[in-house]
Amino acid sequence: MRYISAEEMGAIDANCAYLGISTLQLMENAGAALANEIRAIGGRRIAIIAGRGNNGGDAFVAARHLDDLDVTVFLIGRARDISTEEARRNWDVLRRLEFDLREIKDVSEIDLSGYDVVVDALFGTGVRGPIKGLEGDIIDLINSCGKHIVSVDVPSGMGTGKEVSPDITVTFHRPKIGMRGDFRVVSIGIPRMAEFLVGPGDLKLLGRRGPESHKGDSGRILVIGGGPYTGAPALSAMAALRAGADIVTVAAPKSAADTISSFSPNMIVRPLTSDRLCMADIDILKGLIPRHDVVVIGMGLGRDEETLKAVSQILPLCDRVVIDADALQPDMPLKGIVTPHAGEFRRISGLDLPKGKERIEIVKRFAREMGLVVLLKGRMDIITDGEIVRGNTTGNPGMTVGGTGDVLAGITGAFYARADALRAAAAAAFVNGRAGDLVYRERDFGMVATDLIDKIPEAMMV
Ligand SMILES: NC(=O)C1=CN([C@@H]2O[C@H](COP(=O)(O)OP(=O)(O)OC[C@H]3O[C@@H](n4cnc5c(N)ncnc54)[C@H](O)[C@@H]3O)[C@@H](O)[C@H]2O)[C@@H](O)CC1
Ligand SMILES: [K+]
Repeated sequence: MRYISAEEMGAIDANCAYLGISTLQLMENAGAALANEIRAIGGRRIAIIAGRGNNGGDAFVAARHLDDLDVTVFLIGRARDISTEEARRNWDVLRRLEFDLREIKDVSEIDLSGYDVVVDALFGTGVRGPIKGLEGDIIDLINSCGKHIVSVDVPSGMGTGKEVSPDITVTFHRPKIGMRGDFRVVSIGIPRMAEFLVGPGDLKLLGRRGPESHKGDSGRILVIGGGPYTGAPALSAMAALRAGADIVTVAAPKSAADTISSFSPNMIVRPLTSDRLCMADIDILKGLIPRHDVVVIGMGLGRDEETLKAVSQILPLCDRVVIDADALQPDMPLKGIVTPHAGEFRRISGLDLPKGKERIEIVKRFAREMGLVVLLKGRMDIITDGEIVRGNTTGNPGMTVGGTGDVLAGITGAFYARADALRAAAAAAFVNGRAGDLVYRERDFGMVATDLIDKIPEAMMV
């Protein structure tokens, strides 16, 4: 079974809430499963050592399910400092039910000698930074109590340098990266589809603008597009800006450059040599590419033989690249992220795409064989790196209007500056579709691609 990180679990949790499975429901399932595991150990006197977050909340639920045993709950800190509403709600229920609850200010207030089982619910995946003071003393107390120790979700303090060494960890949904010792994975009612579908939680996995971020830290994007068409690269550039890129440069054939720079003063336009991307442009691009984090290439280029030859020379020069539209041709040295619709996928793979499960397998195999991340656009977008597959169902029929693919490519480029290719492509598919859904509500089929761009910031509010 795949191990996941604490941050991935946080993303799954947020996606569950987006789908309508509340954290409180997950906590109830977690606490009930935890109670079953504690009961199976045997013993009557249970000491629950609880922190002030949802890890403690799980143990409060378990206490309620173990009311036939002799349970004491030691809350480390004060009840009024319980940091989440779900944990607080379950604490209040125990208080109303007259459970044996203690608020601990000093480790000397706890004597574990009379108990059979000690439940470690101090910290789960929400632990941050070094553990010191009272919490540090509590971890030492647990480790030295000589009782059967059950850790909730993860050993408290895991990875901080001061952690509980339990006899067993009861972990929720999937094993967590970094766990040591025995563990049992218990289901808490998260359906596989809730992991498969992309949601707002995936935006949390994008790198954040650090507080110390300087201009350009959140991404320098180079859009290489335009020629016979001028709007497409401008749409990608504006979308990248709205999706949080700091600097966007558009390298476009001279003929298109003027129109593009009239589109918006927010982007830097670098005119190339002619009216089509051509071999003579390579030297200019050799100077531009290393000065950007991500290249987004293809939109509006046209399919001239020389243009495509130039593209095939440019791609190997790129580190992170999003390849879209006219650049998606057979025999192109594809790399990075490709964003085809079904027709373009057929062009680059020679494969027709049936519906359903088989479709996913074909795209997954192609991505694995080519070493690409494929974002296959469709009613359900399929995003895969050949190992992991995600699906995105945001978006609507109004988005068949021209330019929405250019917007998606721009968002993907902006996110690729902040996260790995798979995470960037998945989050971009979600945001693009969600922006389209926000517009659709107001404009129905009257939607145009620039409406989508305006809605990107709102679509990113998780
Ligand atoms: N995310 C989910 O889907 C679910 C999470 N659940 C539980 O929720 C846990 C995560 O809960 P939370 O994110 O609320 O956080 P935790 O309960 O893991 O711990 C964070 C709490 O400890 C405090 N804290 C953090 N670092 C500290 C430090 N270094 N020194 C002192 N205090 C510190 C925080 O202020 C907060 O009160 C999971 O491990 C799991 O047990 C479950 O309810 C099941 C569902
Ligand atoms: K724990």
